[in-house]
Order: sequence, then C-alpha cells, then structure tokens
Amino acid sequence: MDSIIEDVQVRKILDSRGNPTVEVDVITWNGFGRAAAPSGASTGSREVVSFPEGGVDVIVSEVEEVLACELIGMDAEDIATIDEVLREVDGTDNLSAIGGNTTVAVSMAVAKAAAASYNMPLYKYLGGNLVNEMPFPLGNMMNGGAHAGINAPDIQEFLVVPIGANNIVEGIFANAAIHKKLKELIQTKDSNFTGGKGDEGGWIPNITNDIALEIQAQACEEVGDELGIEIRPALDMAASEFWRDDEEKYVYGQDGIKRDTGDQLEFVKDIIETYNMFYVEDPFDESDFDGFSQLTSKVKDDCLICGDDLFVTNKEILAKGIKMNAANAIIIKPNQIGSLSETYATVKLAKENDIVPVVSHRSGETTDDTIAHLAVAFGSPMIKTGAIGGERIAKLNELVRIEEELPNPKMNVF
Ligand SMILES: O=C(O)[C@@H](CO)OP(=O)(O)O
Ligand SMILES: [Mg+2]
Repeated sequence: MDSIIEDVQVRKILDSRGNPTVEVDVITWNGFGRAAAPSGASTGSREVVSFPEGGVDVIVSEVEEVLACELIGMDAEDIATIDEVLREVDGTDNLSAIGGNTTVAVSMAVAKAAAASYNMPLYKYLGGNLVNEMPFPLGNMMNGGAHAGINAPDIQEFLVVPIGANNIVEGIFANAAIHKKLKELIQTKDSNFTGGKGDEGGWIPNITNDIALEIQAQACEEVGDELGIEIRPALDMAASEFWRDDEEKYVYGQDGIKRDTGDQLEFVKDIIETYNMFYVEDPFDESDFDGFSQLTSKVKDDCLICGDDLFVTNKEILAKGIKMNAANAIIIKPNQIGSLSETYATVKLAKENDIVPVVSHRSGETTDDTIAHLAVAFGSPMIKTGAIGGERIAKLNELVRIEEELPNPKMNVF
C-alpha cells in the first residue's frame, strides 16, 4: 500500500551541456522519487535510442499521460514488472518510440519512490542492509576526442584511480588534487592553454597524446607522494570515435598518425606497460571483439580492459564478450539499456563471471545522484565520474553522505 503509485510527472530540464533532458517524478502513497536521464556524446551504436523523434517535448506533451495511465495503481516495489510495462508501452527493441532516456528516468524514479515509501535510502533498498563497500572514484582529469574541441588529444579521457585511498573522502580529494596539479603541469607544456575544460570537467590541453600521458603519470606520482597513497592512471580511449572503417585505421589527428589494428594493439599494450595503467576503456572500435580479446589476454590481471561502447550495458552482448574473453571490466550506464532491472541483470552476469562492473556517468549529466547509490548497491568496485563540476560532485558528495551513513564502511576490492 505504501508504495502504490499515485502519479507520474514528466518535465523537460537542462543537462550540463545545455541540452534538454527528461526528469520524472513518481509519487506513491507514502513516498516520492525523482530521477533524470543523462546523455552521451560518444555513444555506442547499439545503445537504445535516447529520445523519440521530436525529443523531450513529445514526451512531456504526449508520453507523460500514457505513462501515468499505465503506472498509476501499480506497486513501485515491483520494478521488474514496471520495466516490462515500459518496454511494452514503447513496443520497439531499441526503445525508439518513447526513448531509453524516458524509460530509464521512470525506472530510476520508481525505484527511488519505492525506497522512499519505506523511508530507506536507495542504496540500502536495492543493495540490502549488509552493503558496506564504497567504490573507488575513477575521475576524469583531461579530455580530448568527442568531449573536447579541435587541437585536443585524440584519446577521449585521461583518468585517475586513487587506488590507495582508505575511504571515499580521501579518494575524491586525491582526485581533486590531481586535477589541480594537472592544471600546473599543462601550463608548462601548452603556452596557449586558457584553462578550458571539457564536457566532464577535465582540462582540454592543446598537447599530443604522448605529452598528456606523461603529465598524467607525473601528476599521479607527485600527488600520490604528497598524500602518501597510491594513485594510478587510467584511460578511456573511446577508440570507435577515431576508427575509420573506410581506411581500416585508427586515425590520431592530433599526432598525425594512423594505426591499423595490430599497431593499435602494440600502442595500447606499450602505454599500459610504460605508465602502469590501472584501467583502459574502449581501446578498440566497438565492433572489434577480437582486438579486445587479444589485449585482454596479453595484459591479464595487470590492467582492467573495459568495454563501454563494446557492451553498451547489454547482457546479451556481454555474454558474447565473456565467451570471447574480450574484457575484464564493463561500464554500466543505465541509459544505454533503458531500465534499472536490465542494468542489474547485466551487473549480475558481469559479477558472476569476474568482470568488474564500473557504474558510470555520461558526458551530458544532471545533478541527479542516482548512480552513487547504484554503485554502492551493486557492490561496484569503481564509479566513473568527473572530479569537479556541479553535476559531477553531485555524485561524489552523495557518496560522502552514504559512507557516513554506513555502520562499517570499507573501500571495495577488485
Ligand atoms: O565514453 C564514456 O565513457 C562517456 C562518459 O565518460 O562518455 P559519453 O557519455 O559521451 O558516452
Ligand atoms: Mg567510454
């Protein structure tokens, strides 16, 4: 009774890039849940469609009523059935009729409303009373590729993981310190640097990929020494963005270099060894399961090789990746698949197969903090966010609150 849905409201709000996105309120007899959907810039081609033709306005003017009619009277606790209803309402495989961003915002708002109906925080409602592990924050430091402008590195994200952090507060402040240190280091390499930042708050330097890698490692070492904790570099190459099908090459525009798949394999392996990379995401094009497999078998446990565009949080695609040993980590973005229950199914399959699930933000975000709760509830060893910026710290600061609430918090293990 407490969690019976009484109303569903949908509105158009701004995301961090100034684009419209959808926010959903779900009101139950004894609770209220609100969630907003993020948007990607470097999206995988097999992600569900974010919005229907006509965009958010169509959802507000036409879809809200349909959703309200279907969901009012249902029990918000029954998230799986509600997610099925959302798929039925949409009626397409890729959620193109009402949009995966609509369904995911409803799905997350339903879960939050269910939790609120029983006066529980979402992480506890979904994860249970015994959850006590905090994720390491994988923080974005420098941006290139689709998240930056011209003259930036081709590699999309230079990230760090404060792997020696003893708690989330130490972790997020270590990341913020690296972000500051990198500003200084960029200024020594790029005389035209204006302090510009990319979509996720990382700096956008006008430097080569190699120099970016060097100063990233230097910042990890210097700040790590200052703070007395180990901080390791990481990358999201988002290689689909600079793979050219017609040439069958990875085209590094900033460096003026083209690499075929074999060269790319060597290049990435070298980077991992030289810089002691903790994590590399999407080192190959999203269709190149073989390239992923070769790299994963070469680096073994030395580095997490993570599929984002490769897996798009899709359980069936992950199953193929598991068979091929394509990766040892997977990015988890609920809006790539369109609902919380499907997201959970993918996380479950990953964990059963020792694939590290990394709950992640998108480049276009809102101040919605749901992913902080999901990372804790799912026992995700890592959460990928920015290091600074309002929509990024919304997640990080929520993790601080969650850690404070837990009776016996620990950092997760890999
Ligand atoms: O590629 C990524 O991992 C993400 C987030 O960092 O970017 P986008 O949301 O643009 O897909
Ligand atoms: Mg990515």
